[in-house]
Amino acid sequence: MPELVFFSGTMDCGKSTLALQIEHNRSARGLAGIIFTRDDRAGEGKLSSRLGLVTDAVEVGDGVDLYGYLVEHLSQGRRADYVIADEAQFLAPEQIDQLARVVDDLEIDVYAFGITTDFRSKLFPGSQRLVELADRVEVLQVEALCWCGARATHNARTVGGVMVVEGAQVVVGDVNQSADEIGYEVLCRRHHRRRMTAASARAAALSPDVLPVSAP
Ligand SMILES: Nc1ncnc2c1ncn2[C@@H]1O[C@H](COP(=O)(O)OP(=O)(O)O)[C@@H](O)[C@H]1O
Ligand SMILES: Cc1cn([C@H]2C[C@H](O)[C@@H](COP(=O)(O)O)O2)c(=O)[nH]c1=O
Repeated sequence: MPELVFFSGTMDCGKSTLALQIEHNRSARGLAGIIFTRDDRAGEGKLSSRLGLVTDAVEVGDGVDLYGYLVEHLSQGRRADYVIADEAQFLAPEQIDQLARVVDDLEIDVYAFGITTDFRSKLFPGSQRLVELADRVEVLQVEALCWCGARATHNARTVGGVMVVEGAQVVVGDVNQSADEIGYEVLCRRHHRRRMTAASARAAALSPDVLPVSAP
């Protein structure tokens, strides 16, 4: 039975790498895939991984009908044995419904990859719809780690290493950005709740306030 699978996790946990591996293994066996993406850091129409691999993809804009795209593709006599959708958190809920229809009506497997929650730990609308509709939600095996060593489960947005909680839901960016840029850092829930990034934990450790007071 064809499936809609949502591979989900924090930023930097290997989602795009897995998407590229699935694409490689299937195309190496002669299968033909359609790769959708939206707002990848590498630029328009790209699916890229931090391991350095990149492939061309179909950039999905607002209002693109993904089911209609597949029907058009097939009606031109072209093949589609599977569909990969990276950065799926940026897709609209209607586009996730269209992907479910690709599975059910066209009988094509769809593998969607995306972060579940934003920097405020709220669901992205596309990810919410995926959780609602997917046959399976898979959490990636390679765990991203918080600075404290615990499993990272949340995404923080940072400016100069300091966690911010105000701003637009979508700001394309990366982890390990320089201090003056908007960046991201993955944290465990405990440290996300306390807004404690690696930089603020370091600063607190160096602060005289937390040094033991020696007797005069
Ligand atoms: N220099 C490196 N050497 C080995 N692995 C790396 C290196 N840089 C990144 N990675 C791996 O790549 C993962 C990020 O992969 P990527 O597919 O870009 O993540 P995602 O799409 O989930 O944001 C990291 O968790 C790490 O395991
Ligand atoms: C938490 C969060 C992330 N984003 C952006 C930042 C990146 O461009 C992507 C995630 O890509 P990755 O391959 O999973 O690292 O999402 C955002 O726009 N808003 C957020 O709250």
